[in-house]
Amino acid sequence: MRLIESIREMTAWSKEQVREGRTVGFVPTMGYLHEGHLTLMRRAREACDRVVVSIFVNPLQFGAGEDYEEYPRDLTRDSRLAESAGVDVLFAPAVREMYPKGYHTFVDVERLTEGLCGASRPGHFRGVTTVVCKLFNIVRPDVAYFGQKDAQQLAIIRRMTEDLNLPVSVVGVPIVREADGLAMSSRNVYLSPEERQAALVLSKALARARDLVESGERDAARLRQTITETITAEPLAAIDYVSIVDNRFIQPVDTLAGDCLIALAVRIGKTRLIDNMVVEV
Ligand SMILES: Nc1ncnc2c1ncn2[C@@H]1O[C@H](COP(=O)(O)OP(=O)(O)OP(=O)(O)O)[C@@H](O)[C@H]1O
Ligand SMILES: CC(C)(CO)[C@@H](O)C(=O)[O-]
Ligand code: BAL
Repeated sequence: MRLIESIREMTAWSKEQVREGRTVGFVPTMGYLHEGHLTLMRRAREACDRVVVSIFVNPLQFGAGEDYEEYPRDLTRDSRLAESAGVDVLFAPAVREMYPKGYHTFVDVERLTEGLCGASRPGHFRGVTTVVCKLFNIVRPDVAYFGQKDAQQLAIIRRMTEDLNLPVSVVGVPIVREADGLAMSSRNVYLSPEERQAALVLSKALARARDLVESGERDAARLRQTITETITAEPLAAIDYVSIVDNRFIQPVDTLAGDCLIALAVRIGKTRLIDNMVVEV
C-alpha cells in the first residue's frame, strides 16, 4: 500500500490509472478506522481494480466549539487496517495542502442541508461538500462509497454529484453495528463505560419505531413521540433532533409514504451520536 500526502502525486497516480484503463474505487474518511470504514473498503475492493482511501480530518466541516482538535487520529494504526482491507493508496493530505493560503471556493448544496445535522451544525455540510468535491477532482474515482450511517450526508453527496455532473457513481453502504446494536463511529471512543451502555438507547428507539411501522403505524408525529419517550427515559441522553423525512430531499413528512428516513442525533454526556433507519412504505 502506498501512502500519498501531496495532491500532485495523487493526481499523477489517478491519471496513470485512467491511462491504463483501470477503475478506481474511493472511500473518503476522517480516519480512526473501524469495521464500518473497512466494510466500505471491502465493497470497493470487490468492485474496482484499484482502491483509494482518504484520511483527512476536514477543519471546514467542524463548527466553533466542536471536536476538531480532539477528533481521534492514528495514521499508523489506520495504515495497517487499510492495508489489511486490500487498499492500494492511502491519501492523507495536510490541511495546508487542501486549503492553502488564499483558498476561497466552497460548494453549497441547498435545501437538503437545511434540517437535521444541517440545523444543529451550521456550515457543516458546506464543509463536507467542498472537501468531497475537491477529493473527487483529485482522486478521480469511478465509484465512491459512503456509509448510510451519515444518511443526510449521503443524500447531499448524491445530489451534488448529480447536480454538478460529477463523473462518479455514489454507492451507499448499510450501517455496520456493534453486536449490541450501537452504530459504529470513531466518536464511540469518547464514551465512558456508563455512557457506552446508555448509547444503546439510539438503536433501541429506532427498533421500537420499526416495530410500530411494521404493525401499520404511518403517523410521523406518533413515531417521533415513541422515539422521544424512549430516549428521554435514559438519564444520560439528551435529544438533539428526532426527524422523519423523505430519503431523497430530506424534507419532513407528516405521513410515511415511499422511502422515509427516521434519523436521530442524541448527546450522551458530551458526545453527539447519530443513527437512523430507512423505512420503505
Ligand atoms: N457504522 C458505520 N457503518 C457504515 N458506514 C459508516 C459507519 N461509520 C462510518 N461510516 C462511513 O464511513 C465514512 C467515513 O466516516 P467517518 O470517518 O466520519 O467515520 P465515523 O465513524 O462516522 O466518524 P464520526 O461519526 O465519529 O465522525 C462515511 O461515509 C461514513 O458514513
Ligand atoms: C465524507 C467525509 C470524509 C468528508 O470529510 C466525512 O464527512 C465523513 O467521514 O463522513
Ligand atoms: N461522519 C461525518 C463527519 C462529521 O461528523 O464531521
